[in-house]
Amino acid sequence: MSREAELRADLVRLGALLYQRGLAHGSAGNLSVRLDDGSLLVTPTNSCLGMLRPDQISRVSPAGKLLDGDPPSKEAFFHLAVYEERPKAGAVVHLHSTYSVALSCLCHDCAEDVLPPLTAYYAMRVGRLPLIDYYRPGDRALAEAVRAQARNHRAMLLANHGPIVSAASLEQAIHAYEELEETAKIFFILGDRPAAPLDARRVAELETAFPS
Ligand SMILES: O=C(CO)COP(=O)(O)O
Ligand SMILES: [Zn+2]
Repeated sequence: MSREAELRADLVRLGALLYQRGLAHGSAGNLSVRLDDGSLLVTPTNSCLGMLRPDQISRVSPAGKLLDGDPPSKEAFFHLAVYEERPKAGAVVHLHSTYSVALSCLCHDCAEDVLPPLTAYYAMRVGRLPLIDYYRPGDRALAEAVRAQARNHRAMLLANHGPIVSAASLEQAIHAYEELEETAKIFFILGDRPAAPLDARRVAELETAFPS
């Protein structure tokens, strides 16, 4: 099987897994992977991640032009912006999972980082989580706002919308996404009780022991 055929199969298999686990619903969310020639495989617009077909998946050029497959996600431009800013990124995951979206609807005092490092795995897989102002889905201005944060962050949260997470591979991006969703859930379970997130020294120790 070619590398591209393998990646198409991964998008179908892992999209179905996200849907079955309740992390994706309806036709919300989109996934992409970067091919060796710089083009992207991205899920088609208005598609259900639980019911993708390999031949339907869109392939777009680095400039965002459809090369083959169905019309791409309306968010293909923010996927492209993440890849442009993060040369080591091989996959981008954007979903509307419940706890992360709930977090994106709260008022936040400091938009630079909206979820504390409650656990080591959150700090290792996600790190800081900046909040990006609300934009209409598909707005090209959203892609530029994403670009500005992607330079220094592998994950970010779109206000009143949901997270974007990138990593070297699709599996790694999904692992990081799940860590974010579970940590958001823990954040709401803790509620108003005083929590003790990891301090800066412990986070720095993790960054040294497990560089991303
Ligand atoms: O999550 C989405 C918009 O933000 C879904 O859009 P698409 O169906 O165009 O991928
Ligand atoms: Zn979305």
